[in-house]
Amino acid sequence: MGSEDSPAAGESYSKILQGRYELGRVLGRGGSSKVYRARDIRTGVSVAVKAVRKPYHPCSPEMAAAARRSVERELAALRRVQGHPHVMRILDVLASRSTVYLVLELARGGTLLSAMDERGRFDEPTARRLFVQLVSALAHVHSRGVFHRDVKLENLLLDEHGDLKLTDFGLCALGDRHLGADGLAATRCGSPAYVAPEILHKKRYDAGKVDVWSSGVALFSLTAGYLPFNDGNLMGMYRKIFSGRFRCPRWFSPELRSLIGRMLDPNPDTRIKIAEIMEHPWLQQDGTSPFDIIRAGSSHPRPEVMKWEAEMEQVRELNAFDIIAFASGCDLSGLFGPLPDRVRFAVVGVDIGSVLDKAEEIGRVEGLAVRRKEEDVGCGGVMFEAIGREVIALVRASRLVEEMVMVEVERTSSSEAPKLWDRLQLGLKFLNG
Ligand SMILES: Nc1ncnc2c1ncn2[C@@H]1O[C@H](COP(=O)(O)OP(=O)(O)OP(=O)(O)O)[C@@H](O)[C@H]1O
Repeated sequence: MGSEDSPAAGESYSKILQGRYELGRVLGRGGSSKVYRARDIRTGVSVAVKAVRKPYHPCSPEMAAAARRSVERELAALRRVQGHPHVMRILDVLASRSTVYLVLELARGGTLLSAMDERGRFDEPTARRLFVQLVSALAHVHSRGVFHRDVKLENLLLDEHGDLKLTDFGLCALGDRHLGADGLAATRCGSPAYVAPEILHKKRYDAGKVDVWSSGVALFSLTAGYLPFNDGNLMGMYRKIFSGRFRCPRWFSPELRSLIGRMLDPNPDTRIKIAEIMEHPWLQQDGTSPFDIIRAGSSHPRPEVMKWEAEMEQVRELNAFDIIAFASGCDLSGLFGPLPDRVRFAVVGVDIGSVLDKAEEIGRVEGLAVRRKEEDVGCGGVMFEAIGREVIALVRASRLVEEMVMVEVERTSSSEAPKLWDRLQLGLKFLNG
């Protein structure tokens, strides 16, 4: 996780996101998002906040649905692959009516593409270290049934130690839901220079082999300083990719040439597999596999990583429901572990109206002013105000599935109406007996 930063560390923060994150400068932009440097107000930790506007296509519900699926996919995929030192960690998710905010660990070293802009190319030992981290991350995500499908230097970030973080799962194929009965994907995706020939053939393809190809393009680019397949126009570039013809620069070692040749094999059936890459001579040093070092490192996680992984277990339990809550546009903050002043629980056999009625009743008994928040489809809230109209607590309710409501109780002050907190939790948890 990031280290603690003070705002005085040369960063100015202009906007506060939902009372929790101060947003600073824009770190990058993607096709669908803006990524900000930010600071967690509670902990002082620097993070990155990826703001993805919820799709609004009044004339094309299909486009809106497709764009929304892409955000949901990224979220679901990121959750599924958490727990690896070289996969970008997701720390929190927030949503407003128009935007979803993914809070990510901050990669202070920027992208590998920007690092290339600065240094031209990487020497083989440095490239080998980064490539080992990439292959280890891919082996991990593939083992969780997730295929990235958009590996490129722009999606490989560096942390403050110069270690790699695989990110941007927006295009990924999720094993069980996006593959056909034969286990092959059919959607065209990826960036032109990194696209595998079988995708250009518009055939069904094995998404794992596509990740190997694009990692081969990334490895070539890292060590050569330019792309293996390039041309002034797109069709010319595609022709080169089809043929699989490229020239290695003279400074490549024979082992590196061999590995890249096996990765950029236009025939997916004979292309090297992830497990074979791990055994390739270019990656073996002093008879020790560098992957053993990564495995050993990740099997003894630091305490904060263990805490994080325990929290992720809770998230996994909520998985089936939180995507539904996300789709209805509710705030999902707090999903990532309990916060001292916020609790979440599900109530079965009730509707949102009865949760909110009960919350209002409890608030009035405590002598508080009670106000309903504007209601959304499948989502509503109640605010409790003390004398002087300070909001001291909130209850939010969102429908998960028929007859099941997710309730979130939050207190913003513990000095006013001290019994309210317990009464709300008890009263709402046991609403139906
Ligand atoms: N965790 C992070 N830490 C630092 N910078 C980041 C982080 N995540 C993203 N960025 C920056 O923001 C840029 C855009 O992020 P990202 O690629 O995730 O967006 P996207 O909308 O998914 O892009 P694409 O159009 O490639 O799908 C990155 O290239 C990088 O410069």
